[in-house]
Amino acid sequence: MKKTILVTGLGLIGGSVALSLMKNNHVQVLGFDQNEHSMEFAVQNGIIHEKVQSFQEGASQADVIVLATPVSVCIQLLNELDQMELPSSVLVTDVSSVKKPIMEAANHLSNPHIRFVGGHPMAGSHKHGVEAARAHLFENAFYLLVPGRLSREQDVALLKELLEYTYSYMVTVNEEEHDKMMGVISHFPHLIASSLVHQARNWHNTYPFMHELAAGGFRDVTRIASSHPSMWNDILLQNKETVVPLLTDWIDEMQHLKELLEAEDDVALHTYLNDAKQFRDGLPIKKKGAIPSFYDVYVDIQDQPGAISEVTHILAQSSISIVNIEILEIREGITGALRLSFQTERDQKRTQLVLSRNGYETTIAN
Ligand SMILES: NC(=O)C1=CN([C@@H]2O[C@H](COP(=O)(O)OP(=O)(O)OC[C@H]3O[C@@H](n4cnc5c(N)ncnc54)[C@H](O)[C@@H]3O)[C@@H](O)[C@H]2O)C=CC1
Ligand SMILES: O=C(O)C(=O)Cc1ccc(O)cc1
Repeated sequence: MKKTILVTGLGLIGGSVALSLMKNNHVQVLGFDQNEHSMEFAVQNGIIHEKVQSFQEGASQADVIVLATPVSVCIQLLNELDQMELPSSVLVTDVSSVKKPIMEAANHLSNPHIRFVGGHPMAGSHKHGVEAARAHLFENAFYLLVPGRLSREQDVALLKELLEYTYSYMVTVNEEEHDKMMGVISHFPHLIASSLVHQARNWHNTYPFMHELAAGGFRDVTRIASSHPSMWNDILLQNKETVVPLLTDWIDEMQHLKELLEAEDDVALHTYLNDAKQFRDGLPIKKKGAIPSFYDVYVDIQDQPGAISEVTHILAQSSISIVNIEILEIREGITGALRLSFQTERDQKRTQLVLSRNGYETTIAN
């Protein structure tokens, strides 16, 4: 028999989960969002089968509910669900980037019909909203599942089965380790990226031209600062228990670095930089992870009309799909670099081959 699944919060993540659920012929996907336009878009674009007019209306029909709203709204919805008269047992999951407050709320529910397994698909984008939803968003990413007081083994198994078409790697963790790890590798770096942008902004009045120079490293290290501010506001506040001590450690570390520089301690500074490089180089960047890893190829091109379209044309002729394209540096009269990103190592290698056959110089770098 078909399972009815309600996705509440039809944004980037809810829309993408819904799209992957739609690949399963044995489910009926209902959608609810407070934004009527998002629901309409989702119906028109085959992201859900049907919309419902309220969370309650959808919940009363659902076998499974996916909560894909901001973290704080997710807690409110769990409490609303607790008050509802549900006709039968319902398995609830969420997609929130922070797990402790969600699991705390879920563990306190008293409605006997609710079962709950926390979830966190670890891929995203700086975009938000249903228009940015993609069925392949979670492919090869980790999808963390967090069982709690209201989870049974068969609930975890059912979720894994239903989420099969996300093509992600399902791993079970507890909420404590989840929030600590996410704090270190995702939430805290977001704060640092934003603070670096603020620092550059403060200097912008003094050196307006600096803005033009802020390519390469600065763009790479601050990319995540372009993500959705209200979502990150919510995440940082919900995981402040982890993030505040990390900030304290960071301030101490900056103080230590300041002292090294002031003392011109080049040995200690070199060791510091080298230790960071060793650890960074050892990260599994070509495997799955929170930050979607792509296979990049850098291509030298001349500054002339049509230079980019020639490269993309060559790749199109070889049926190679480009995931992302970025002009890293292009100045009048001299060569510039294009960064092309691919989904697979095979496409990366084929790109190097076909472009070098066409006289292009290419490099692969981490
Ligand atoms: N954006 C990302 O890269 C990732 C986000 N997440 C988590 O996914 C969740 C959603 O994030 P996004 O999809 O990026 O945000 P989004 O802004 O694209 O989507 C959120 C949706 O929730 C809806 N919504 C808000 N309040 C509602 C309510 N009371 N009832 C019904 N719908 C409501 C909004 O209208 C919007 O359509 C967040 O908890 C976030 O922590 C998890 C992994 C990655
Ligand atoms: O775009 C990036 O680099 C991300 O890190 C996306 C992301 C954002 C929030 C999450 O909870 C998980 C993944």
